[in-house]
Amino acid sequence: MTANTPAGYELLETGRDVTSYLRDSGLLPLVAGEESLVTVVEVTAGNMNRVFIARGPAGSVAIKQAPPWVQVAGPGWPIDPGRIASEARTYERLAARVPESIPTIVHFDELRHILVMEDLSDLAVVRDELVRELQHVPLGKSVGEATADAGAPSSARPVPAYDWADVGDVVGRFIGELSMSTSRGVLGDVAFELLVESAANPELCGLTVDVVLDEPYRAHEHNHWHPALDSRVRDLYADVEARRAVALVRSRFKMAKQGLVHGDLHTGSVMVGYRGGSQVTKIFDPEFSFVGPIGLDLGLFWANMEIAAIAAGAVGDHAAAAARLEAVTRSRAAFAAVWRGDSLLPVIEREARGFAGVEMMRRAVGYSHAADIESLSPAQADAASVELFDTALEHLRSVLSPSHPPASTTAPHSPFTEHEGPSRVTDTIPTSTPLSVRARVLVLDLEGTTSAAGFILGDLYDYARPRLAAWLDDHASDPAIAAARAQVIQDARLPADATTCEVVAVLHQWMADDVKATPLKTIQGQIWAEGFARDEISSHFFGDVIPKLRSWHDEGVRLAVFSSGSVASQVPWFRHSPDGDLTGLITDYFDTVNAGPKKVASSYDTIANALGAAGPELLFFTDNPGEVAAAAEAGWQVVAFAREGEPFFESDFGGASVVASFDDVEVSAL
Ligand SMILES: CSCCC(=O)C(=O)COP(=O)(O)O
Repeated sequence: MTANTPAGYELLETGRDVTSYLRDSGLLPLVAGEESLVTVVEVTAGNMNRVFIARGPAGSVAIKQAPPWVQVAGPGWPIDPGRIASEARTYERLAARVPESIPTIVHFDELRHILVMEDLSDLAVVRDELVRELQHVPLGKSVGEATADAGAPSSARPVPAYDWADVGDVVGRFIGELSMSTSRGVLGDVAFELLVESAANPELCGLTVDVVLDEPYRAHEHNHWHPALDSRVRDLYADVEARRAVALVRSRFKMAKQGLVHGDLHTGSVMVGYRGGSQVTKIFDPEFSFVGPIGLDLGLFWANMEIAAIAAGAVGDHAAAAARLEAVTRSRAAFAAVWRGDSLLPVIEREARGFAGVEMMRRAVGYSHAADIESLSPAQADAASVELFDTALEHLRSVLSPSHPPASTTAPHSPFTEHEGPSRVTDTIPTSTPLSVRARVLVLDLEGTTSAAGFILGDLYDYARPRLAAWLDDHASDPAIAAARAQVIQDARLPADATTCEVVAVLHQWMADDVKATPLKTIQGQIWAEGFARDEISSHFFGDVIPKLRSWHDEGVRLAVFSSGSVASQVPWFRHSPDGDLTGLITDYFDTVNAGPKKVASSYDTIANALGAAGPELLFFTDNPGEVAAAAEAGWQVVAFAREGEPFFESDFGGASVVASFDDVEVSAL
């Protein structure tokens, strides 16, 4: 144990530690007949773990150990070393599905947090080779010319001419086959839910949320950037559209459960080389794996190959840039070949672009930058960083729903230019004949149904976040705020005398996780109500909503709201719409205080009583599968909304009717 390791943790530090470990675990014969014949080198390259290669006359193996901290940061950033168990389980799952694309696992030691696996050191990390390729190519020369160039530095390893398109092909097929074989459609409901549970990876998913989806968009000690980005970063922190887009991508990361993903599939997680004269590509380091949005893996790979292309462009090697972008195109095609004909394909591809955006942005301004750009000269790195930042922003903005069109067009070099426009889930959404429903009262959910989640989680949350502490202190004598504060303390198990700062930290966490906690909603609701009254914020409705609400109201359908947002914020939300005051359309407002939780059937009974109507006379519009189930259980009619780009877009809504827009429904008065 070293000074910094927790009690009981045995860190592999020296070659002797590694050899002894192989001996004690009975693995030595894989390498040599005796310890003295073994040589060990440390080849740690990734951010998270330490890796050694042990070689001897009988062969070689890689030994990977998860330290009790983030490897690249050291003991100051502790993290559970048990994460390697999820990596081992992921390798097992991958071995069952895509064995040719991953290293063979020889041994897993859960107690020592060690994986022993096939030695891939005859291959090279793709990111390293992308960097090497540029360093060895004099300006204006192709890779082939540089390799043959007698003037090349003699110490330099010759630059192999990798076929990046082929790498893209392998990676795209890997993502496609892994995600398809672990999708609900292939596994069936029971096996899929079991996989979701067993592959859950909360700590590393949390790390991704922090480092990729949160910190780069606000002042944070982890962030750093090239000086050329100073003004852009300032603008980013205040860029409402970008924050809205990130909020959407973040909610997809947290909520979409489409299939098993690698979770960290950048160019540092792919190895390439030659075996038997053929190019070989292997994908490794799946410790971030979980069941999530499939577009994540595609987006991370695309982003990092695009970064490599930007770096190549910065040194003037346009042929290399084109070859790197070809890897994006080929990965996309190989992925699509696996998913061809599936209604989810266009969704995955569009979301992938959003994930590419956040990945590029974190490489520009976040904690961990890309060696492709950091290895350039300062002037080249400045120029490349600007291009990286601008491309990231462009990808990000593209995820906004049609009601928030992107502010700029796609860069001419981008492999995304051929990207399709909005598309629909064709198997669940009626397209031609609108659904016809009769009801006495139509009750509306807001987020994801009438209004964009990205707007609420972006604009509204951003408005509330910096105002929470002052609001709690300035309104301490308001009984609603005092009760909300006490409830936060109780729910979060804070000490009874918790400071405002401690309470606010919990509220921030709930907001980051979009927890619809009643005390949070009470406090947010008051802050927003004041913001609406001061005209500092206004509400958002999808383009299809307000005309329909007006028309149904005119035809005698009573309209009400049931939202997690407090009634105190619902009323000004309708009063301050972009289309003027809509409160004349709405007769009743319900929230989790006056009705109860939205995923519980009795809340719908409470609302039915308040409205003086029976369940079958009531109609609920919502995008949330849990709310669909609860309202249906209470005997209500329900229409589920699967709006593209919204958090529950491709969810399973049970037997409910599913539409994509208010235009797909006709409601008449009962
Ligand atoms: C009234 S605007 C704020 C809405 C809000 O805070 C919210 O959480 C919306 O959730 P919903 O139950 O409408 O999905």
